Amino acid sequence: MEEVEEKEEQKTVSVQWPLKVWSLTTSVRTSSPLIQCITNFVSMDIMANTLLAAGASPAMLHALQELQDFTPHIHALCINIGTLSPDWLPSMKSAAQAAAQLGKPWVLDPVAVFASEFRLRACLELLGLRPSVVRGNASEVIALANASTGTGKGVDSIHESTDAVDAAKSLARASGAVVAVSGAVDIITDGQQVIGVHNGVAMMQKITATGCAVTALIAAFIAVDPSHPLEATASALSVFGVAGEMGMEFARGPASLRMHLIDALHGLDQAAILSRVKITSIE
Ligand SMILES: Nc1ncnc2c1ncn2[C@@H]1O[C@H](COP(=O)(O)OP(=O)(O)OP(=O)(O)O)[C@@H](O)[C@H]1O
Ligand SMILES: Cc1ncsc1CCO
Ligand SMILES: [Mg+2]
Repeated sequence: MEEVEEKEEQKTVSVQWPLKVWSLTTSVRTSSPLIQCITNFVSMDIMANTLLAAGASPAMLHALQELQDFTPHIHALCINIGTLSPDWLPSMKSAAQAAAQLGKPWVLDPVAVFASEFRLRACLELLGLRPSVVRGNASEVIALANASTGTGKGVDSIHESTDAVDAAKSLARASGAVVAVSGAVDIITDGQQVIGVHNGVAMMQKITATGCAVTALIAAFIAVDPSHPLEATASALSVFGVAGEMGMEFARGPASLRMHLIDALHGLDQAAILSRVKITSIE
């Protein structure tokens, strides 16, 4: 028993978070992973620009007819149901299936899963196709964990991320995915460990699709470190939060924050990462 506790302790202290985050940031820049995004109409621009600023290569391709040619070449896939309609679902499922078969990581953003039975059913089907990571806001993660609707406001959360820790853990255990809950503190769990990312600024909630954008960034980080999804997910959330903090120093409101966040992400250097990354073990 003593030995097990010692090992657990070693495991928690052994991640040098700021160094890990910097190392993954440079890997994304040097290897420029190709990220296929099947995403909502609102998020396409900020998502593609976020990926480009981080050094990744975005492609917003969703036609069922081209998946066979295209998906084998990607490094990771991001699926987001924000503006879901029935005709998009077959592409999402086929791309997820293809990614899983090809051994490529894929991430799911269950936007407003609480809003309708249609969204809930779609997400449960996608969850069955084994995403590496699910990233949502607190209300989305609670709804998905309980397989029930009615717990949010449009696409926004009515819960704090810390309200969703148990839901995130049970969803992670049931699905086999790492689950990330965004908010003032981002919560990341594999069902055992729970990590908190304490970066970002509240104004990020006032820019539409920042959540969608960070889910795509998670896909880019997982693409370069597929065997450590927990670390890659926490790192992507931290990097995005740090860019938000740095962008906020020049911003006058949400519109200029959007611009300065993307600039900051592009220009992030080692000193900024090492001094600003704030990741802790929560459980
Ligand atoms: N109060 C806060 N303080 C600091 N950062 C925050 C806060 N709220 C959200 N964020 C950050 O903003 C980003 C988006 O998170 P949010 O929870 O708003 O996603 P979301 O609801 O899915 O957004 P969307 O649906 O518009 O894409 C994340 O990087 C998160 O860490
Ligand atoms: C506002 C909005 N509506 C559907 S998707 C989306 C982007 C944020 O999730
Ligand atoms: Mg969202």
